[in-house]
Amino acid sequence: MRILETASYVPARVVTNDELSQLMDTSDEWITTRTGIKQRHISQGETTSDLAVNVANQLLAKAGLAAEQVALIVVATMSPDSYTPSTAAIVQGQIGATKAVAFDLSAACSGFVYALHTVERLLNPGQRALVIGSEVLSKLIDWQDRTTAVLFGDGAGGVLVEQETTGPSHVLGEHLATFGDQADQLSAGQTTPLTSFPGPVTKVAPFTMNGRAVYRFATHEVPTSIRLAAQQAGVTIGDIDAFLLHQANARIIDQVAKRLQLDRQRFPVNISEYGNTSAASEPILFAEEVQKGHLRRGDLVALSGFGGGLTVGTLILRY
Ligand SMILES: O=C(O)C1CCN(c2ccc(-c3cc(CO)ccc3Cl)cn2)CC1
Repeated sequence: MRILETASYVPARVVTNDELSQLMDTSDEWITTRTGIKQRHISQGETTSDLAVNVANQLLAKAGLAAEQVALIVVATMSPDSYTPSTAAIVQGQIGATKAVAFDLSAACSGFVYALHTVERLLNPGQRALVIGSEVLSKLIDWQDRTTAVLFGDGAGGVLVEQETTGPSHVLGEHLATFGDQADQLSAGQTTPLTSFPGPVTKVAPFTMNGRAVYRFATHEVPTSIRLAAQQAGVTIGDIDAFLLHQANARIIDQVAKRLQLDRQRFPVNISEYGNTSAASEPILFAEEVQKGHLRRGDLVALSGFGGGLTVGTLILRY
């Protein structure tokens, strides 16, 4: 499988740290030093599928491809428009990809890597797919909870991929892992069953996170995941030109670079602009690095996601 095009889209409304400090007991100084976040984009009525449709249309336009030529659409999201229809099905209908099979994939901030891995296994030679990470996390945030409200933002990013008909895959190796015994360390949208019949339609609960536990999980498991994926790919981590890590926290990225004993320059960071956009963070970063000319065809790229589940995943590909 190879990457044909990349694209991203974020809502226009920017909320700065200073604006948040008017809402809750926090400060630009705390948020910036502890997370690296300066601002985030917040939807004003745009749905997760709206963001994903924008990315899908950009990808098709860049490739000069008609929607009918897409065989598969996977949307990685932890904030779907609804339980059903899937956000991917809505996208399929909106863009007119009448021949595409479409479904959502839920793996929180590892969702985009899990989706790429899944699509690589599903596509037949010559077939193309849209793989999109799209999140409207702002609808799941308790804007009075400063431990989570300052961290997250809305956005979408994606890739158009094609399964090769000849030659080896451009995906050289991967590692995926799930730690369900730590499932309760990070949750959002939790629903509760009826305790008596009949009862009210359930509401979804906001984000809760044991920040210390998730932070510790990430700094341990991400370097391990990268090493295992590189081993399977038959490359050294020194061969890898760029590490596109989930943008959860700038200090975590510093820690991962340090543990891998690699130059921090190989770990681009854009969390200051978007906050943590969960499954959308890696494709947004990917699209930006391509747009800026920092990623060139032939570069070896590692994509690593980590977060709710708890989950971690790394994919190594030749761009
Ligand atoms: O310094 C402090 O006190 C706090 C310490 C805790 N912090 C954290 C902790 C965890 C995350 C996080 C979140 C997700 C969800 O997508 C996934 C992956 C991670 Cl590693 C982000 N920030 C913020 C600063």
